[in-house]
Amino acid sequence: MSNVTVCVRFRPLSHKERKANGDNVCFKKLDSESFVFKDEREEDVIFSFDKVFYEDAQQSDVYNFLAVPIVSDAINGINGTIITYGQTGAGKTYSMEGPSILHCNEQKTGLVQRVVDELFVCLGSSASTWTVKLSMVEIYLEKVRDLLDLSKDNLQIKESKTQGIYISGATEISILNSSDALENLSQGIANRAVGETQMNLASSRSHCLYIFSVQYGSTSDERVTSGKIILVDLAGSEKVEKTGAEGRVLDEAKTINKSLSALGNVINALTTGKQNHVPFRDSKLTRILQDALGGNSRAALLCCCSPSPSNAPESLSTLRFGTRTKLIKASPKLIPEAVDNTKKPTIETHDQDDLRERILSKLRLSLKEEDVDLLEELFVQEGIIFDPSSVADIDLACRDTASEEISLLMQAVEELKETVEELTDENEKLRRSLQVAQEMTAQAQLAATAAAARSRTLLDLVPAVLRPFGFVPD
Ligand SMILES: Nc1ncnc2c1ncn2[C@@H]1O[C@H](COP(=O)(O)OP(=O)(O)OP(=O)(O)O)[C@@H](O)[C@H]1O
Repeated sequence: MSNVTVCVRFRPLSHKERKANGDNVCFKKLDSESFVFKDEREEDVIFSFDKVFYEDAQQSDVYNFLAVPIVSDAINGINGTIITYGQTGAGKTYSMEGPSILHCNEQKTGLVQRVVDELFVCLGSSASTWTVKLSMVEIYLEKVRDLLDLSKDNLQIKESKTQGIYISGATEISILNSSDALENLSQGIANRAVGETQMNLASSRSHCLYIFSVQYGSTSDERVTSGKIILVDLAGSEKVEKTGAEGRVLDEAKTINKSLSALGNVINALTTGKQNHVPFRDSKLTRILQDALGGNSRAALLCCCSPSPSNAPESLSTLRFGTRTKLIKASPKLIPEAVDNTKKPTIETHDQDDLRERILSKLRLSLKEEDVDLLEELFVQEGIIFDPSSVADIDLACRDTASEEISLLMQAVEELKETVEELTDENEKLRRSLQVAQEMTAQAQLAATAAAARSRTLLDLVPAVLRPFGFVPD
């Protein structure tokens, strides 16, 4: 099976859709994994996914199939991501949050709350120590906004060896149990609504990310396992033309389309074997999801669709997106990285000591002993250099810059090759024209010589012609 589980969910027909088209729907169920979809031209297309949830599917069905494996993996140090994709009103937020995150009956409870409950059940039943931290951010117009602290409205995405991709400076709240988590989540959701009113935007125009970081320590061998679960409620995927948007709303729609198509491009690159050129950096969304899609992670995509024939083009495009995503194959580095993760704390301590000694010995070669002592004190006090993540950052930044340079150089070489080819062609054409011109010149010269010879012969005849008339030339 591929690394990404892809499921489809058709929500029930809305009141409005029923009024417009009666009970008509745009698909016919074949089994729990496939259906026939009627496109706009009434042509039948068969789609198959890991699972299809039809209108009568329960929230618990979606959770059990899609999220349970991801929660148990997170405790074992494998990052997990669940994404809901689809046009506005297709049921993304309903699947993620249910009708309300705090006040909701068991049957309608969404994925987020179920993930939290399961996480604390698993952690609570173990004898090990653990911490769970929550962050909640929103990506709007390519800016990452902290939903747990609205004053942070342009967070940066960074990468380190120890944490992988992370959102620098995002508020992280330690949560102790399920109800604690839900209160903080509902605060984040309320903040999202405040931001929406302030900025006059609708939730369907931003991507919302719920991030749970789990650290799990084994008391027997003092190993710490870190895992992350990211739940992503994407902005509506509908086409700009259909929304009739203009002005700022059009800009929003374009940005959403851009980041969703960046997601599509990343998926394309991952599925077509162009793994060396995966454009994760093309959008904030793909950058944050880099670890989730690119390697040490399990991911699940829930493609939410309206069942109504009036939304068939949007549903078709959602289903095509899902089909492409299904082709992403598991990265071979998945398991080794996950195992490495569990060993990191001990390795880091050794690294730090080693690194400190190496740097100080180098400095001793060129500086006075007391200056080195002062520097050592400063380093330790300020946590400079000996912070492994900052070292990793520098390391990665260098590698990033180097690989960017290499790809720029390769591009330049490609362009040069093309130019050389063009010039060679041009040169060949010129050479042929020159040859033709030389041949013509030679023929012209020959003709001129022949003409000159003919006129000389004529001149030679002149005396003989004139002599009978008594004219004798000199
Ligand atoms: N499976 C479902 N069962 C019952 N009602 C549903 C279901 N899915 C969605 N709905 C209802 O459909 C409406 C639209 O759903 P929802 O808000 O989840 O859409 P969305 O895809 O998140 O849209 P947006 O992109 O605008 O946020 C809501 O009123 C929701 O309660």
